[in-house]
Amino acid sequence: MATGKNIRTDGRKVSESSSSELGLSTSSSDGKDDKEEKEKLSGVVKGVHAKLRRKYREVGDFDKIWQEHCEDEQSLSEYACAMRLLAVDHWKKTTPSDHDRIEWCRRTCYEFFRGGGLLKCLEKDDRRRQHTLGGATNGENCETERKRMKTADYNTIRLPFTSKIRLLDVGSCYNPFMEFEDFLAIGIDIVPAVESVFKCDFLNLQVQEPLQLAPDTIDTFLRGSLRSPLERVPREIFHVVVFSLLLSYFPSPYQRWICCQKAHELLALNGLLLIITPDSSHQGRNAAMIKSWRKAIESMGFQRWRYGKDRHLHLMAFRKVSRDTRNNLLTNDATPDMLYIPQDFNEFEEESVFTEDFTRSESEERLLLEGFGALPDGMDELDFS
Ligand SMILES: C[S@@+](CC[C@H](N)C(=O)[O-])C[C@H]1O[C@@H](n2cnc3c(N)ncnc32)[C@H](O)[C@@H]1O
Repeated sequence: MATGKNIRTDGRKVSESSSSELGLSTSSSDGKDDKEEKEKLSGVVKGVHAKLRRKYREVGDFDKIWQEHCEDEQSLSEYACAMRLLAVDHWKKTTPSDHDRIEWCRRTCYEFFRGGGLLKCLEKDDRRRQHTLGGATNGENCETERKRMKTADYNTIRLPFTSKIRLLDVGSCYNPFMEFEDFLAIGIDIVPAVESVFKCDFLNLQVQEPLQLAPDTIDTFLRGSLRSPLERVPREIFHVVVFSLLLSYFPSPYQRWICCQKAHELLALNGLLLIITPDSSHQGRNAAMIKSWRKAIESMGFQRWRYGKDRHLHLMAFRKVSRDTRNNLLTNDATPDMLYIPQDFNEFEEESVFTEDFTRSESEERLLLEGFGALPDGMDELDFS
């Protein structure tokens, strides 16, 4: 567990104390020092991932491995410091905002809830429903539908959406969403790097009965009633669940599957699951993997709303479209193995996202200047299906 010493919220001091705890130089004025520090930090992060995968390959029992991993306080504490420094002191300063994963999440939420994204989805749902019900002439069915829509249901997101966006950031580390006014952000992590993040193992988080309360009362509940270690949360309480660089942390596809299922339980109907996962290869190389993830996640009652490929990342947004997961599972024939990553099969597969820059290469800059903006930006909606 991270010690009180390195869990502080006053930005610079945390970095300095954490740097020295990891045996790093605190001066970043010199580019060489900066590069060395970055290499050391990414070494700590990649080392923890590699160790977890190696153990999983050797032992096979992910419950046992995971329990041992969570008890290794020394490694986890070092990891939390390193990850936070990497993200705040290096990536945040060098990443253009159109390549920033946190900014992508913020923008995606804004476009979905306030910028007409959800409205278009609901209109499409309506058209589909009318078609299934036999059109507007089927009076009896339409009446039933209207009654259903009128019933007070605080766990379905409807428009206009005026409240704060209740966002759960899983594997939050340093609580990057806390600074945004528009969000009521709850960060959780097995080892928080800052005080505002709740200590919680998402894999073992229990989901309770939903609260049937008005939105402002739910906000008050989230602001005042949660305590570390967080062990249970009401069902369907969040508008957004974020997995930023989380799923590839797990050595087993089954753990990734459990996380997605849990996100489904915690999201209100029409809520968004945002998944950002590293992959520094070109867009097409892992297209089969992304197609497979889509099928697996949609089988749980989601529908993909947006997809983008950045130089180092896949960025995906799924809308919760159904409360029922069983029907989808049967029809889609999906299994946890479908949530695989290249590292599951090849222990030497590089996790370049932790080593390389997010800044544009010279050729990407040239393309931008020449007017091929859509190509390197990579935030466009693309569909591999
Ligand atoms: C690679 S870091 C990503 C940090 C941050 N989300 C970002 O994008 O910079 C993965 C984080 O997930 C956390 N984590 C891993 N398994 C977890 C679990 N079961 N529950 C909560 N957090 C977890 C780790 O402690 C780590 O802070």
